[in-house]
Amino acid sequence: MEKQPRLLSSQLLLKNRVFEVTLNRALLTWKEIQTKKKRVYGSIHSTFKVAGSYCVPVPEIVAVREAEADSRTKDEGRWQKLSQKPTEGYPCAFTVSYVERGRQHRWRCSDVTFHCSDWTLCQQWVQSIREQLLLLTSRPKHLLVYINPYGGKQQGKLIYEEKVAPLFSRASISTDVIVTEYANHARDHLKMEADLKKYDGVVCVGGDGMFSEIVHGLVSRTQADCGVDQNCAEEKLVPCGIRIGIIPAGSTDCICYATVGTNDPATSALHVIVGDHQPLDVCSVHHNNTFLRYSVSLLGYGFYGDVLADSERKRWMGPARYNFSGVKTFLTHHHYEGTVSFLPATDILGNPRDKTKCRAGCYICQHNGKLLSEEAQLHKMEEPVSCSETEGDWRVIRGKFLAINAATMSCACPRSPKGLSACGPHHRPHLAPGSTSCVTSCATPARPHPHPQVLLQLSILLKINFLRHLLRHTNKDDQFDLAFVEGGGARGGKRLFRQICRDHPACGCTPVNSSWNCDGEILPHATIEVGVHRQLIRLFARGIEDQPLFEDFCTPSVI
Ligand SMILES: CCCCCCCCCCCCC/C=C/[C@@H](O)[C@H](COP(=O)(O)O)NC(=O)CCCCC
Ligand SMILES: Nc1ncnc2c1ncn2[C@@H]1O[C@H](COP(=O)(O)OP(=O)(O)O)[C@@H](O)[C@H]1O
Ligand SMILES: [Ca+2]
Repeated sequence: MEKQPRLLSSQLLLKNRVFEVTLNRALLTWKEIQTKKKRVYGSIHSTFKVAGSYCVPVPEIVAVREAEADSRTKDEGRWQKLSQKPTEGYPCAFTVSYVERGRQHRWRCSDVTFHCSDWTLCQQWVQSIREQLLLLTSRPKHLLVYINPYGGKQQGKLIYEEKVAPLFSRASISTDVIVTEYANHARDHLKMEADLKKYDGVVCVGGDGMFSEIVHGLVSRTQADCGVDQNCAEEKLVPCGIRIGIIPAGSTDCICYATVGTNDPATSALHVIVGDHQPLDVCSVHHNNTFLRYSVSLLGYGFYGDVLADSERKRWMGPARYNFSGVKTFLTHHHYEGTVSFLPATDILGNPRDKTKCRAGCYICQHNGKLLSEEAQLHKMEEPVSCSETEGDWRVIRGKFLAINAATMSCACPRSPKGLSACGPHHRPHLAPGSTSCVTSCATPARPHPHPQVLLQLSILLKINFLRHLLRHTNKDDQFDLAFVEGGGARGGKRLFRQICRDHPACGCTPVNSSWNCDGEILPHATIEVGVHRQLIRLFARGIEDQPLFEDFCTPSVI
């Protein structure tokens, strides 16, 4: 790494020990200097030895402030030993707040206080660090915050006040806070009223539904401002210019979990403060050339649609409603007839079975998801295992389905830490390659055996298989190695799925439809068209970082 020129370097006291503290444009470092008596040719000499050495990247410094005046007094004795004395009556210490990494991608804000020999030096340090922080132009200064007091365990307001607001104020971020009063309050405020020029970001406190309101408000507003018609499925949408922060306070919080690696409010607040940015693909959902909704996480028909419909009636249970309805829906075992058509994402790296990991700074997400031609061959999707055909470029799957899931991100959440489309160990689909992963769970194979006993056995087998498939959501295994599960990346751009789940063919019996689960909101239409819009929005997140090996909170990095 290129060595950065020193901006400032001094010997300062930390917990009554002497440290060489250095600031350059990239790092704040402090190295302990141990004074040790040493006998040289019969006389006693003091020598200095460097012991512990720590560093914090400047972009991970949250704030710097002068420390309390009384904190220096206990160190006076030590300064006298160093033949210096702190200036009387002035604060001679400063505290640096910085990001400390913990287990499971958690971040917390820690403080380190350095004591200076005089007030002027202390001011010099505070000024220099502040100047470096001012150079970080991607940090937000003024935020618009929406709190959903109704989602999750109804703790949104408390979570914000106790865990987030103090961090924003420490980082000198000013906020305008709106506690929503009804569903779609935030969406409509953003779409029609909010003066977005005043803000560097919008933060939502709630679950995926609250995030979805923000996305709808911002995307609709941007399209209206740019004269783009959302009802036209073929239109290329204009990306939103303002970043979104998610403070998790909902029931699943999968968008936060999948983009940050944890659903911890303080961690999310710190990602906002340091000004992270993570682009995200967004699916648009249309029905008969009418815009229905946008989706960022899961579009699920069958199992997940039924779980959602049932669980909404049990909101009083809080997040546990999903477990209850999940088991109930599984036992009810509905399947639905339909047709899924999609354009396979053969030219895109990062299909659901490739071996690349999507991590912070992911190459695939940064490079348009495009592959050089020979790489395209290497990563070509596997051939379908059953019940599919082709219509030109389109792949068509007809049959009875237990579930059809289109996951635009991993959908990782505490219930499913590796995500819905987890395939190999440690693998997640990418956050913004311009495609979505479609996984169908067929209830019937291509040619069902006519004998009723065989059909019964098949049905039991499929139920066991579906349970195995669901249980794999809760761990890290490959879901695509089950014979009845089909999967693939479907490419972005124009239309991705056509005629998903067309209603029952004309065979005389009454068609029974499920509904779509669209990021946790119910879509009553069965027939939908879906298109992927690459990197339409940006979050205050950085994707999932590779985890260092440690036990507890361990930064600043020991160097
Ligand atoms: C027999 C029991 C089966 C248990 C299977 C467990 C698998 C869990 C997978 C979770 C997938 C999550 C996809 C996330 C979707 C969210 O956008 C949506 C809304 O989130 P929020 O508003 O924060 O609640 N959540 C859901 O639709 C919940 C699905 C849970 C199904 C058990
Ligand atoms: N003040 C409010 N009162 C009622 N519903 C609200 C309010 N604010 C937002 N909503 C709606 O609450 C629903 C659930 O919110 P969400 O954040 O998804 O929580 P959860 O994760 O518990 O489902 C969403 O449909 C959202 O639009
Ligand atoms: Ca919800």
